[in-house]
Amino acid sequence: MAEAREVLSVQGLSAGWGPLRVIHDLDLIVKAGERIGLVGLNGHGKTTLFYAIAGLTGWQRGSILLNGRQIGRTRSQGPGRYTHQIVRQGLALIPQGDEIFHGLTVEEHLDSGAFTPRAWKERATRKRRIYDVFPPLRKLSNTPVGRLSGGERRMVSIGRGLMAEASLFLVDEPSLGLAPKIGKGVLDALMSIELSDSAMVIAEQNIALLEGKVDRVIGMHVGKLKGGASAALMLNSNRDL
Ligand SMILES: Nc1ncnc2c1ncn2[C@@H]1O[C@H](COP(=O)(O)OP(=O)(O)OP(=O)(O)O)[C@@H](O)[C@H]1O
Repeated sequence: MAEAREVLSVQGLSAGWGPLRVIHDLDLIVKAGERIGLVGLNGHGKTTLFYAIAGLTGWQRGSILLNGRQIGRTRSQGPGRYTHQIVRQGLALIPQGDEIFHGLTVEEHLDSGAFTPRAWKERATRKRRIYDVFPPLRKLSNTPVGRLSGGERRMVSIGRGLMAEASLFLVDEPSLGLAPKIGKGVLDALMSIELSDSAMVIAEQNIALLEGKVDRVIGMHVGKLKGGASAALMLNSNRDL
């Protein structure tokens, strides 16, 4: 069988904010069809890694290939300057929390995620898929998002990201702030998504929600990655400190 293509190839990436260096000379390869868990305690750089890939950190240097095209820039780029291009090249960043407009309905939010001409044309099919992944949203499609529960709002913000025509989905702490049962439901829904030629990296502090469900778990510790089982050990040993 042919080797899966590399959706993301990060080499020698360092990134941070002002004088603060958060990511240290990091390498990461993500292949098509892979679902990867990125675990690490608060403040160890999961969000900063996602932001660096999206070109949103204060500064960064190193190589980042998305679908074989260079999207890494130099220290002087300025945050957000190239993000629109990176998104058009196939990145969907689903940030922490609920970045939603309270007056818009569920359906309007989902539509807003279909911003490329092709995604817009296919928006009805794409919305059906989101409603299959998050069934509670189907009945709420005409409800303003401000009236939804925290768990439903999280489904909307993730659903909007999934509407994009992306090959790499970076999902930042999808269970954060939700009741454990609701958080687990959101994670289970993310696991059920058919990736085919795309890939997904899910950042989570709660390793129990990922273990056995993703293809690989990678640990993040002070801006560096540690692979496989050592990720779980590292987290547990940190908890004991
Ligand atoms: N927008 C920002 N401006 C300045 N510093 C930031 C910014 N975002 C994160 N940092 C700093 O970068 C470091 C790593 O934080 P980061 O959010 O990447 O970690 P994390 O592992 O994702 O943790 P969390 O779960 O809290 O998001 C922290 O010291 C944090 O204060």
